[in-house]
Parts: sequence; structure tokens; C-alpha cells
Amino acid sequence: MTTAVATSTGTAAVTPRSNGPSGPAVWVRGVRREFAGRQVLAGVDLDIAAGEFVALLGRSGSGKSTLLRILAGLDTDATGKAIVPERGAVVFQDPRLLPWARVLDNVVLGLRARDARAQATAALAEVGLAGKERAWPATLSGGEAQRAALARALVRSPGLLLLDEPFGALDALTRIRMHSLLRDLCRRHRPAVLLVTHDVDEAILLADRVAVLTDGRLSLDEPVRLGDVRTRANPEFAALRARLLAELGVADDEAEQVDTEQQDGSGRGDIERVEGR
Ligand SMILES: Nc1ncnc2c1ncn2[C@@H]1O[C@H](COP(=O)(O)OP(=O)(O)OP(=O)(O)O)[C@@H](O)[C@H]1O
Repeated sequence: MTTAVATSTGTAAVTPRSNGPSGPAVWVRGVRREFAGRQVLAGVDLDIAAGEFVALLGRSGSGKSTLLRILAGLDTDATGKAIVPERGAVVFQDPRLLPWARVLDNVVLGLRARDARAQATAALAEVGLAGKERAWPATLSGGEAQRAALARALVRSPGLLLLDEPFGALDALTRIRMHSLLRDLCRRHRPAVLLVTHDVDEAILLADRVAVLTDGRLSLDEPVRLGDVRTRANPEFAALRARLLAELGVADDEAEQVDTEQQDGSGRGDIERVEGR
């Protein structure tokens, strides 16, 4: 998928993209989008290198999903310039599995390779769903359904994985498992990733870089320097977390409240399911 977003002068902007290993997977300059006269994106610049994992944070309504949809080619009314790789794949918060198709058929759908079913079976095994090939989507837990959505994305060997709050609807324990799965999958497949999330901890634990969208632009864009210790115990974790929360306009006492709610589950409603894995 190569997305060329129209420039402000109305001409398509196709900028040649380097296909070398160090070429960017995403190259965005001056992207703007308004809805009914309200400027949601007001000139976003963003680069994502091949194989790089970028998390995008921002207050509710700041335009994170809008930017992701533009990169996915799902919103073609923006202006500015955006170049993305040949193959992009999107995973949303809602797994969007077709209810009338079995899990394997959901993953196979649209694949043209002769061994598509074998590839889909392997992808399901990779996300921990071996044995669920013939299951109906309605019989899957929330975490399992999201694993199937990840398999459907990865089987297409995307150069760019666009993740829009993929774990937002999952309970805390399933979310931890999904973080670990996503880390493993990224290590093996090395796609560039743009992860839209509300969860500051998730962003720091998973990403190589974290960006914050404020008033239609990236107000902060910094590398995550946690080295090999990707845990909350790393002092760098707390320092970056504090910077990000400040950028998001969350005061320290409010952040503590969020921590407490996440630990006792009171901020997320019932913990319904834990995957059997
Ligand atoms: N198709 C649309 N028509 C009109 N307004 C829209 C449309 N899509 C998005 N918006 C508006 O654009 C703004 C940004 O929406 P967007 O979904 O990108 O924000 P977000 O940062 O992803 O929010 P959240 O974190 O709450 O999901 C919101 O005010 C939203 O109402």
C-alpha cells in the first residue's frame, strides 16, 4: 500500500521512497485534516524507520486514530504528504473477525498464495491459536480474537503494522500476555509499527520511540532508552513516564489514581476472561 495524500495545493504527492533496509517505513510531512471546520491534525511530521516501533499517545480526541487511518489509506481527505510501504496491515481495538467465517478462513481471506491455508495455519500457531482453526469467532475469548486479528495481519508480511488501541478492551492479565506476544512477533518479523494507545506504560514497555500528539502536532517525540531492562523497575521508566504524563497534562496525584485503578481493576470494569495459555 503506497498512500499518497493530496497536498494542500490539491496535487497528489508521491515522493520516491528508498527501498533499502534503512529506508523509512513511514514518511509524513505537514499532514492536516479537518472535520467540519475543526482542525484535528494541523501539520504532523513523522518518520518511522523500517523495523522501528513507535507508540503514539495523546488525549482523547487529539487525532491519533485519524492519523493512523490516513496511513492505512482509510481516510483520503487529508492534505500534506505521507508515504507508507507497499504492505501495511491494521489491527483495531475490535478484532473485526467475520462472524460467519471460521477462524482459519478469517485469516486466509484475501490471501492469494497457493499455500495460503498452510500460511494461515502457521500464523495461527505463532500467535498461540493452534487447534482453533475451525472455531467460530463468537466462541473465542477477547484475547483469542485479538490473537486471530494479529495472525490475519502478520500472515500478509506487512512492512508496516498499524495498531489502533489493539489491547484497549482486554483485561489487565490478558493485556500483559498480549504485550509479550507482540514483542516476540515484532522481534521475529521486524515490521515497522505505529501503536496508538492511551496507556503510557504500554507505550514505554513496547516502543522504541514514543510520540505525543497535542493540538494537531507532535509535541514530543523521544526514544525509549530502557536498554534490555524493559520493566517498571528501571529508573528510566519512571522518568519517561513522568515526562509523558506531564505532556499529556496529567498531574502526579491523578497518575497515582490511575495506577491504583489499574492494579485493583476498578477502572476497567469486570475482569471477564483470562486466556487459557
Ligand atoms: N469521520 C469523522 N467525522 C467527524 N469528526 C471526526 C471524524 N473522525 C474523527 N473525528 C473527530 O476528530 C477528532 C479526533 O478523533 P480521533 O478518533 O482521531 O481521536 P483519538 O485521539 O484517536 O481519540 P481517542 O483516543 O478518544 O480514540 C475527534 O474530535 C473526532 O470527533
